[in-house]
Amino acid sequence: MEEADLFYRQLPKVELHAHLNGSVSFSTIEKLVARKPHLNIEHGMTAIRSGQRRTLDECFQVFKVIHQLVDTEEDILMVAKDVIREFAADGVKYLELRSTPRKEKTTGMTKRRYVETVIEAIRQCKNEGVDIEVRFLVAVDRRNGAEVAMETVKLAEDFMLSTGGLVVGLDLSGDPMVGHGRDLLPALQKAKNCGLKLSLHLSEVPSQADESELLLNIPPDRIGHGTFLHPEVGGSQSLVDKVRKHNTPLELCLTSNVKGQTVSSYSQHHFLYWYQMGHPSVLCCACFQTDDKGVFCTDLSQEYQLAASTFNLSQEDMWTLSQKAIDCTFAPDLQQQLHQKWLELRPTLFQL
Ligand SMILES: CC(C)=CCNc1ncnc2c1ncn2[C@@H]1O[C@H](COP(=O)(O)O)[C@@H](O)[C@H]1O
Ligand SMILES: [Zn+2]
Repeated sequence: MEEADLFYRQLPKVELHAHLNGSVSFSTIEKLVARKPHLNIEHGMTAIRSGQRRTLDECFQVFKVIHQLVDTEEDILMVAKDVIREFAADGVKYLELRSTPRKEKTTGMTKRRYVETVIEAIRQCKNEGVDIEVRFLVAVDRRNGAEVAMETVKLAEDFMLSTGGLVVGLDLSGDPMVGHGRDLLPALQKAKNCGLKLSLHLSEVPSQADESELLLNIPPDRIGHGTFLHPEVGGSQSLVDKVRKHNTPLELCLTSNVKGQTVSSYSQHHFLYWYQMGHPSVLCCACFQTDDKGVFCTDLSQEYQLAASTFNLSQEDMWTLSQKAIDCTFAPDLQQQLHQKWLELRPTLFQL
C-alpha cells in the first residue's frame, strides 16, 4: 500500500451518510446471490464501477435489484454486520447507518422486524468487539408519500425510546424527482418535536429549490448533498443564508455525485464552495460521506484521498476535517470519547 493510501486508511473517520443497502460490498452480494440463484442476478446489476456513470434514474434501479436480494431477516442481519465490519476495517470509528424499513409479504418480514434486525446487528458487532460505534437513522423514502412517512416517524420514535439511544434520528431520502417535501412536512416536524435528529437529502437535483426553501425552515440538523443550494448552480443566496444561519452541517458525497452525474467532475464538486466559505458546517463536513460505498465502489478512505488530491489539501487539513466531523454526529454523548480517541491516534499518523 502506498504511503498516502495508508494515511487515509489509518485516519480515524466518521461516516454519517451510509444507506445500508447502498453499502453492500461485492463479497456480501456474492453471498446473497448464492442464497438466491433463482433471481439470476449478476454483479454488474448491483454496482457502478470506476469510470462508469449512470443517470440518477438508472442508479435508483440498482437499489431495486439489491432489495430483491435482501428480503429476509437473515439477509438484513448478514448485510448489516458485514457493512459495519467493513466500515470498521476502513478506519471508521463512528458510523451512522440509515435504512428504509421494508415489509416483504413473500418472506413475512415486517418493518418493525426490519429495524429490530438492524439493531441486533449493531449489538452483535459491539459484543464481538468490532472497534466502531454505530447509531441508526430510520429512513423515509419520499416516494411513499405522507401517510407512510408519518408511520415511519412513529416507528422511529418507538425505537428511539426503546433502544437506549441507538436510534438517533430520521433520514429523508429516495428518488429526488419523485414527490414533494411539502407533503412530508407534518411528519418531519413531528419527528423533530419528539427528539429525533433530522438529516434531509436536500437539493440533490436542480429542481428542488422551493422544496429546500420550505424544509430548511424546520430546520434540519444536517443536510445530505445540498448540491444545488448555492446561486452559481441555480440555488439562491436565501438558501445559503438559511444553511449558514443554523450552521447546518452538510454531508457531501463526491463519488456518488459524480457517478450519478449531478456534478460534472470532482473539481466541480460543491465541497469547494462550502469549504472556501469557511462555513462551520463544511469544516465539520468531513460529514463528507461516501453515500452508497457498495453501489458506487468506493470507501471513505478513498473519498478523503480524492478530496485531498482534487482540492490540494494537506494531510493536516484532512485530519482537521475528520476531527470536526465528530461535532456533527447525532450522538452528543459520544463526542468527548471520540475526540479523545482521535487525540490518542494522532501520533501514529504523524509520527510525532
Ligand atoms: C442513485 C444515487 C445517485 C444515489 C445517491 N443519492 C441518493 N439520494 C436519495 N436517496 C438515496 C440515495 N442513495 C440511496 N438512497 C436511498 O437509500 C435506499 C437504499 O438503502 P436502504 O434500502 O434504505 O438501506 C434507496 O432506495 C433510496 O431510498
Ligand atoms: Zn444519500
